[in-house]
Amino acid sequence: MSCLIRKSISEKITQIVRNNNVYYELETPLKRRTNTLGKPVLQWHLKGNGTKSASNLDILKAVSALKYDSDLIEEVRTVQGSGKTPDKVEFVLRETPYVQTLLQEPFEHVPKRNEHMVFEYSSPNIAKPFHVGHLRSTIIGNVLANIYKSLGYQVTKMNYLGDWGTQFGLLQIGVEMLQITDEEMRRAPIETLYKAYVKANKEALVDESIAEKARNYFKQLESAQQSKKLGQQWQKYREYTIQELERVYKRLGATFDVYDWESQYSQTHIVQVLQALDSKSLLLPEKDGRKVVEVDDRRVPIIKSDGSTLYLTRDIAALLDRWQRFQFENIFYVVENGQSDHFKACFHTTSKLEQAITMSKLKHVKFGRIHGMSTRKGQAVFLKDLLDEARDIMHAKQIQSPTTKIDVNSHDVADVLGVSAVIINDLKQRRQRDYEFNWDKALQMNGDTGIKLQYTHCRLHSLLEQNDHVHVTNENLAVECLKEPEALDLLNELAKYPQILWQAKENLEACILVNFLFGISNATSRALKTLHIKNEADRRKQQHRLLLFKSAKTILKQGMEILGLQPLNKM
Ligand SMILES: NC(=[NH2+])NCCC[C@H](N)C(=O)O
Repeated sequence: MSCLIRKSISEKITQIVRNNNVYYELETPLKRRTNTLGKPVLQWHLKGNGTKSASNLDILKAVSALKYDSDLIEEVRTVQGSGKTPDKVEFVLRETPYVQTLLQEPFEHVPKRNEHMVFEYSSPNIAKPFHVGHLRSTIIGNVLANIYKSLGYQVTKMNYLGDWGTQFGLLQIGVEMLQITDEEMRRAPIETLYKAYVKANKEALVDESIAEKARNYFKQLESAQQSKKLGQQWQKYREYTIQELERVYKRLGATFDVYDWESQYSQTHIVQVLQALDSKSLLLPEKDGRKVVEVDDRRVPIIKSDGSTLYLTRDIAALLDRWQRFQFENIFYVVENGQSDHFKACFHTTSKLEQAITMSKLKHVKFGRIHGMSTRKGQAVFLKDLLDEARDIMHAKQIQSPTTKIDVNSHDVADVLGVSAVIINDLKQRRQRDYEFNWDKALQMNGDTGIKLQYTHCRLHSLLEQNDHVHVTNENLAVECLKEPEALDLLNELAKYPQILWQAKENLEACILVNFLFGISNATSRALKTLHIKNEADRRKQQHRLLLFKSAKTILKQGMEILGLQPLNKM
């Protein structure tokens, strides 16, 4: 993915305000619209320094002191806010330079920033199937990391796979009971491990000794008494699992720089954590032999009575280790709402152990549940089945559709479409919201879906391809060539892009970018209806329109790639 974004008018205005030494910083522009005279207008809130917000009087003073480039800006005024909302500053722009700048400004590299951001997401357990929560974590985490990257941050994308805990002992019992061969495991590791897990759980229901055996197994494993052979065997299972997961990640457009395992944090690291907790007198003994820490009056277990460690203990060790490795500015854990208490305990305890890891560096990025996400035949256990189903439905639709332009014998395009639908359906909601999954809605061509974004991208691609003989350049622009409201609308939409990325980053909400792309899509369809190329006799107009559509395609493509979509040229 490239990290090009468009330098926009808003940046220019930010510069003007900075150059004027205005004490108050501009927030991202709120609105871009035309005023009653049809002139382009940008509105901004002014933000105070630090926590103090600007008073209306301050804003007035700041604005009246503003010196600006009157070739670009016609007028600067304040607009009264209502009730609690503060006043805004409005920049009335001169249309010609405004349009020219939008069309002319080169797509340039965002300056690199030094802050290192770590994103942990996906993080499934190999003992259990990849469930919908992991799907959400995968796509939300991937997009947020991509947004930060596109804004110039140093980003590490991390997956933290669950392969430790009592379940792991249970899994080993299942593998033995079913006498699973290496070949079977290599062919379908996720399914096979799941089979073993189900088997052991089922047996445990009728045979009480199994749970006990599993606990013992795990304790043995953890105290490093395991045979070398067993260790190697599990190493192999892990490798197979990653290989299989990567096939699914590839379809989802998700990538990782680092794969970590819970089992990495079983021995040396844990001992260090326990010593550190002890030396700060944070580790409290319970009567039953457990050891706990106190978090907001809750007593949270760190060590079980048999001495083995817990999920939380390993997370504390992992966080300390990540700090050593990355010296991050922030670390983001993209994990469902349900684990709030866990992360609270982890963050509180770790920041007490290492002062440099302040609470403000640690972020639990929560998200809600999806209901009803199963294949149409029944419960979806594996993510792969779900994506296959989306692909098959899209394939059937393509065979029926009169507008299909590709060879329907290939499933590749159908797969990209199905996956796009699943991703966008998820990302268009605010992440904390629970929602109901609906196959028909997700796969619609006309609603706000991934299919629509793909369709717009294909239309723009074919338009530019058909007209590649027309010379398109952004020199000698004549604004009169783009007078139509549809053209100005599309331009206005495109100009929002840098602020949209910034807002999506500030709120950690991918839906801000998704809705922006729907806006681009709609403005593009309207523009395509009125701004013809072939039937337009004026060559200059043709060129300007193509330039506009080219910008639309570039931004749409880039936005889609940030979301993990693979933009199609034909469908
Ligand atoms: N650092 C973490 N605890 N990340 C989240 C891990 C999620 C865990 N493997 C689960 O599936 O529930």
